[in-house]
Amino acid sequence: MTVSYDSLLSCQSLRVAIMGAGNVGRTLAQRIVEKDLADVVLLDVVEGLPQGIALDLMEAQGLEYHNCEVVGTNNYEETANADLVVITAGRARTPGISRDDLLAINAKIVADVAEKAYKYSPNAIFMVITNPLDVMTYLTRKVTGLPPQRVMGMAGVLDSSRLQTFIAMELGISTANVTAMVLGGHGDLMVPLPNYCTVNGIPITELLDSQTINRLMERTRNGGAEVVKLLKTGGAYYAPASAASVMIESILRDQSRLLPTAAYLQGEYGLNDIYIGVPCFLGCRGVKKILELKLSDAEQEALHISANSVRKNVHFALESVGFK
Ligand SMILES: NC(=O)C1=CN([C@@H]2O[C@H](COP(=O)(O)OP(=O)(O)OC[C@H]3O[C@@H](n4cnc5c(N)ncnc54)[C@H](O)[C@@H]3O)[C@@H](O)[C@H]2O)C=CC1
Ligand SMILES: CC(=O)C(=O)O
Repeated sequence: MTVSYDSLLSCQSLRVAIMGAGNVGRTLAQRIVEKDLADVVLLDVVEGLPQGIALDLMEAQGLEYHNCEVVGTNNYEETANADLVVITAGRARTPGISRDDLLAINAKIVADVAEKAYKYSPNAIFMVITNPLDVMTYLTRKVTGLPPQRVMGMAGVLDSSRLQTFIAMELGISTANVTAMVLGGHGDLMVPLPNYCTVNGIPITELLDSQTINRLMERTRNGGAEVVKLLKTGGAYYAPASAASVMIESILRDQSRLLPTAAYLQGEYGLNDIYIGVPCFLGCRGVKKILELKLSDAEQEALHISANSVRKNVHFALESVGFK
């Protein structure tokens, strides 16, 4: 009897292209294949890097019992026909590089990566992770010209997960009991919503005093910086990769989970022509629906202050890559 071994291999029909094989990109690749979500193509400018990471991940395939393939490349053609493109390519902040310098550097990288990725995967949904997140997501949509539902940014799930963790740690309970919601831009001006944070449905405002809640919200705002200070050589990547993988799972499996996502606003929350974190149902079409929560006056004002800061940086980023 002859057997065609090709026919015995599982055929994964879904494909995620991850641009940037650094800490976030490679950890996300690991999360995706270990959840059996999709095949992954990892692309980076550094020769050998994505190929090495891909080989290493493939050598764990038999131990982790998944059927997804990982390929590493420096060539955009190999990323073709992705269902989802994730952009993690870029620089992280280091001593001597100002925020403005970083904005200009990453704007150039993201504009270039988005344009090339779109050329080979014009039907993909795009998810941006590179910082400054809300600005890079706006830029990606501008460069690709895609409908807004198909371009989104990851940050709110991470920020909410950090707040969820800090609430659970404070109360000495499992995070499984806790839900948390953080909206707004990914930065110092993010907007945690204590009224939408619960322990099995009980608002945290009934379990913690306002001073404690304020302390946990402040720690969340500084969540990224706290990890950088400890690591010294880079930023967080385990929780960011987990956050992105939850969004990706909701999209690829059409779960319509409600997740805080940097989405394009067209009047929602009184904001127009801007990407910022708001609760969205994510599914096979990308952002299926933006949910407009009832906010207090102070929360609404905080969201607008956060949006103004994003808007200023959007203008700067667009100019730095030659958009009028
Ligand atoms: N949105 C969020 O919540 C989060 C955002 N980030 C951001 O994600 C980005 C990546 O972070 P890490 O993976 O930790 O950084 P990293 O430095 O480990 O990886 C970045 C990778 O991008 C690659 N790269 C640079 N230019 C490229 C280009 N033109 N084409 C393809 N690849 C290119 C680099 O070679 C490097 O391998 C940073 O901007 C970081 O600030 C990180 C964590 C959370
Ligand atoms: C790097 C980053 O954006 C974060 O850890 O929140």
